[in-house]
This record gives sequence, C-alpha cells and structure tokens, in this order.
Amino acid sequence: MPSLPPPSRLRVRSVPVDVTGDLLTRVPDEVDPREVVTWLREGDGMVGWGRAAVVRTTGSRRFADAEDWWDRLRALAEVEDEVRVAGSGLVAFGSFAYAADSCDTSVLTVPRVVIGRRDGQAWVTHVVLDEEPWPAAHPARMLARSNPRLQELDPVVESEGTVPADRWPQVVARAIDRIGSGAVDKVVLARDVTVRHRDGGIVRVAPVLERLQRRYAATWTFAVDGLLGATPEMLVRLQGGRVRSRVLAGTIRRGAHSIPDAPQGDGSTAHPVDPRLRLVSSVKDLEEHAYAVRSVADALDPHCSDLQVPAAPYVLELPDVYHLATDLTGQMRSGATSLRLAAALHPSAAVCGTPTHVADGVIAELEGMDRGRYAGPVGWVDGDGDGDWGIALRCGELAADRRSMRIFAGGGIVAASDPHAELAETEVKLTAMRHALGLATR
Ligand SMILES: C=C(O[C@H]1C=CC=C(C(=O)O)[C@@H]1O)C(=O)O
Repeated sequence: MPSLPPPSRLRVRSVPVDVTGDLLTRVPDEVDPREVVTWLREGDGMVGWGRAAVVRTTGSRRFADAEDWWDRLRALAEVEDEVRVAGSGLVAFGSFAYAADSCDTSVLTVPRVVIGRRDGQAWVTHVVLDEEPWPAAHPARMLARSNPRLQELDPVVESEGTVPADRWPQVVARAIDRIGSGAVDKVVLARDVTVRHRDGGIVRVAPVLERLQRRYAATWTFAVDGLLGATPEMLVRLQGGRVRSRVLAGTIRRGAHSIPDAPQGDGSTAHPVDPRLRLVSSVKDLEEHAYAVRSVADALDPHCSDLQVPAAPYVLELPDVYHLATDLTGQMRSGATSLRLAAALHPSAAVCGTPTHVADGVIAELEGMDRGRYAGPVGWVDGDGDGDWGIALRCGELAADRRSMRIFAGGGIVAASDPHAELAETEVKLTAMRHALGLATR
C-alpha cells in the first residue's frame, strides 16, 4: 500500500519564464540530492527539487499502487497552467524497481519546483500544500541563480560487484547452455560494480549529472530519488495521443573495426570494416533485436491503433557504442496514461528476454543480485497522463548513506553469443557512469 496518502489539497501553478542556458545550473546547491529530479535531452526537458508529495510502492503491485495514488492525487489537485505543454502543470517523476521481489522501493514524487523547457518555451511550476503561501521568491531570484558548471568531481574508487568481472564469462556461458537446451530464446544478464567516495564522504549528484548531460546529450539524463543515468532507450512516450517507443538491442563498440578474414580475391587491400556495417549484418545482434521489438509491439498492440513497426532497425550512434534501434509509433486508443503504458511494457526483452517469465527466472538464478531500479522504468507523467518513460540504463543508484553507488550494465544473450565479448560489452556500457564519476579516461 502507498506509504503516504495524498495531501488533501495540492495547488499547482505553471507560468512561462525566460530561462536560457543549462537547466541543471538552476538546481540549488543546498537541496538534498535525493530530492533532485531531472529529465533532460539536448538541453531541453525538466529539472525539479523538493517534495510536495511522494508515494513509495513495492512488490507486484508497485505500478498499480502508484497509478492509483496518482489518479487520486490528480483528481484533488488545483492546477493553474498558463503554459499547457506536456510536463507543465501537475507532474510526477518516477522510478520503478525492475523486479517484484526487489528490496528496493519504487517511487513517484511531485517536486516543489520544476523548471522546464521545450522547443524554446520555458516555464516554472510551483506546488504548495493546502493553505501554504506561494513562494515569495517566485520566480525572478530563483531564475537568476546559476551555479558554477562542472564542479570538481568527488574522488571515488571502484570495487568488485556481485560477480567479479573475470567470472562474468562463466555466467554468460551458463545462460548460453540454457538457451541451447531450448528452455529460453534470449536472456539479458546484467552485472554491477560498486563505486565509493575514497575518503568516506558523500558522492555529490550535481557534477555527475553535468558530465552525463554534456557527453551523452542525445540520451535522456535522469535523476529520480538517487537513481542517476543517461539512458538511450525510450520505453514509451505518450504525448497528445501519439505513442512512441525506441527499442534498443544489439550493440557494438565504437571503433571496433576489424579486418575481414576472407582473402580479397581481386588482390585489393583489405580495409577495416565499419562497425556499423558489422552490426547491421550481424545475425546474432539482429536476432537479439527482433525479440526486443516483438515484446514491445505485443505490449503496445492492445493500447494502440495504427501501430507502425519498421521492418528493419537503424543504427543509433552514441559516444561509446552503436546500437540497433527501432522506433515504433502508434495512436493511443485505450486511454491509458503513460505510466500505465510503462507498466504494461515492463520488462521488455531489451532488459529481460524471451519468453519473459522463463528469462526472468534465469536472470534471478544467474545474476545473483537485486537489480534495484536499474532496468526499470524511469521518467515522468503529467496531470493529463502524458509523459516519457525510459528504461533505467547506463545508470547508478546512490546508497541510502550516499557514500557509494552501484553502477550497472547488461547485455542480451542469444545462442550465438560469445561470453568474452559479452564481458567486453558490459565494460563499454559501464563507460557512461565511469566517465560521469571521473573513473574513465575517455
Ligand atoms: C541492458 C542494457 O542494454 C540494453 C539496451 C541496449 C542494448 C542492449 C544489448 O545490446 O544487449 C541491451 O538490450 C544495458 O545497457 O545495461
């Protein structure tokens, strides 16, 4: 059950403002980092802080309880919205545990302040409870603030995760055996690594988010209740009745050129093969991708009319990797909120496998860890039900004492997977958080 009932009366006011530059610099330094929320891409999006209302849920009803709470909250809220874009007015940010039996709690939180910007239009939203007065500083003083950029990083050190890196290929090999036995077609296995402050201090969130946003501008830089990352994968976006999903599965490292081993019969010199070409012609990656697309298409089908599923993927280019990507689109017909859609889509075969329930069992058995909120939906929902929900990838979860963080990476395993290549893939995916924490040199 929700740990906090919604307040009797939430008053919300959104007004247009003039905000240029980096939205992250508007977040006050003194804010508790677990109360900072962000959803940013290419400089646009939202940042927020404070807690006007929050619900924490667990178990197999973690989505349903959060949805019920949200429905009650939005029915009670009094909203004055002069902006009327997706995300203005009442908005909640959320992050959900991957597994029903996770020890981690899922959260949906309504910040006290949100600053948003979309297509050149910026706004600020304030939320007050009951008879509380509107903040006096609204909005001029707050918007004049600009904290220094790229603050110095905290000194952090890395230690082994649940499964040490050198044992990871054995874990992958067991999954390949399981696939060989016919029990399951695809399994996504993930590992964690622990990073802690070298001097036992608190790991600060702001510099980590700044670095993620700067290097991974084309991904969604998120922060919700201490879960931080830059995900390239959009589980579902609902905006004005349009539904979109970006499915990723199939990966190759950037710069992974190789010389073709077949002799060049015409006597010409062998050239390195562009990794993008290798990726789009890799039977193994195409298979991995097809399972993920199918799972999303099947889950969206009951909710959408005119669902468009491209026949072949394209290559998404990120700073460290290339991914096979497919963008699905549809027209909402079921009336579900974006949060309900995210719940229906989770877990897709980009983070679980095929068939879902068998893959989930193999994951629980072989990974030996609680994924927490890694690989769960992360994003926001507004009062109309519109919103963005990504899959929490390329991310880390701050410990309750804020002195350490678990960072995560996984990869899809199919029959043709190579255990050592899978270890290398998790290493390259860990680069995003290592870079943000100052652990990667690139
Ligand atoms: C599970 C992860 O990536 C997923 C998303 C893109 C590509 C993937 C892959 O090629 O295996 C994974 O399905 C991760 O980054 O931890």
